Amino acid sequence: MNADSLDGRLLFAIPKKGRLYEKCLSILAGADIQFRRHARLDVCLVLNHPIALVFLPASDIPSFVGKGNVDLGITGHDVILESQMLEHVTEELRLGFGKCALQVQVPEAGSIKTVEDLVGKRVVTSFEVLSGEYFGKLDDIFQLSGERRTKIDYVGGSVEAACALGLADGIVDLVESGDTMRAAGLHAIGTVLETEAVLIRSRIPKHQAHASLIDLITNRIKGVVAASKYAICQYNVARNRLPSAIAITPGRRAPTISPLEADGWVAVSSMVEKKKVAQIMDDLVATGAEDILIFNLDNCRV
Ligand SMILES: Nc1ncnc2c1ncn2[C@@H]1O[C@H](COP(=O)(O)OP(=O)(O)OP(=O)(O)O)[C@@H](O)[C@H]1O
Ligand SMILES: O=P(O)(O)OC[C@H]1O[C@H](OP(=O)(O)OP(=O)(O)O)[C@H](O)[C@@H]1O
Repeated sequence: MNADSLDGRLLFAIPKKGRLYEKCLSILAGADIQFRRHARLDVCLVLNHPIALVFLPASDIPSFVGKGNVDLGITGHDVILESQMLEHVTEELRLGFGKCALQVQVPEAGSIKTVEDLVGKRVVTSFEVLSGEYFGKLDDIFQLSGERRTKIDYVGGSVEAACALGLADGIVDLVESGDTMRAAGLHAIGTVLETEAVLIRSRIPKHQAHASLIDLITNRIKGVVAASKYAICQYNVARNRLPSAIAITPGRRAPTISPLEADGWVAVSSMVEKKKVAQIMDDLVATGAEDILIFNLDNCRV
């Protein structure tokens, strides 16, 4: 592939590996962005749109998009802040995956029990900007200057090993399930930020040329994300119980009510949040609803 083949194409950055990679591939499939990625090639042309996908490390995507080299990208909110690119990109959409928290962690058995105990000591992290800001504020509150301020050291990975190796009194690292932290004998004493994957677009004006294609792709991805969050709940209920059933399943706009052949009964169909499905079904049964069915959505526009 030569540079000419990218001419006029919207460039869309996707994490090339790691935690976000597989989910990004299902988002692309759900948005019908078709491509064939050749081994070892990090740029590939989309077959059914004037788009080229650029596979990059998640942490590099904010600056590529922020500086306008790439028009659109998927990455973590955490790395956007860490690379200080928040004001150079627009976060179009939260994607509902890659959810985790950047947390301050210390040895469970040690003497440090609070974030304040860690102030002025040694912290190791891959997020030196965010950790520097976080502990900088605490250093100011404690009026620490020079050598007495909290020392933040960067490592590229395996951050959780730093305390056991004697490099740090505490670390700042991402926590999802907490398994890594617990396995390293650490526990969290503070949260720097909560994060999830986001769709970002460049604020550089030259890329307004692609505005309508960006809107189309954004709307398609919105549909894929909504489909993963919602399900359809369908049930039958006696008409005199309808008000209390509707209160349980109000839908996004309103539920669809259809008459049943059985006298005094109606069928209700409504969008519900997937994570609330079990509680909704319990509440519907309690209100007298019957034949309750839940359907997953493949895709939607809401
Ligand atoms: N345990 C996790 N659970 C959920 N999301 C995570 C988790 N760890 C990281 N992420 C998200 O995924 C992004 C990329 O992290 P990941 O560790 O997969 O990167 P990577 O490309 O493998 O980089 P590196 O080589 O630096 O580890 C993070 O910035 C964060 O937004
Ligand atoms: O709370 P948990 O569910 O255990 O997840 C947290 C771990 O996930 C991330 O690392 P990852 O596994 O992506 O590998 P890395 O250290 O190579 O970045 C993060 O840096 C933690 O080590």
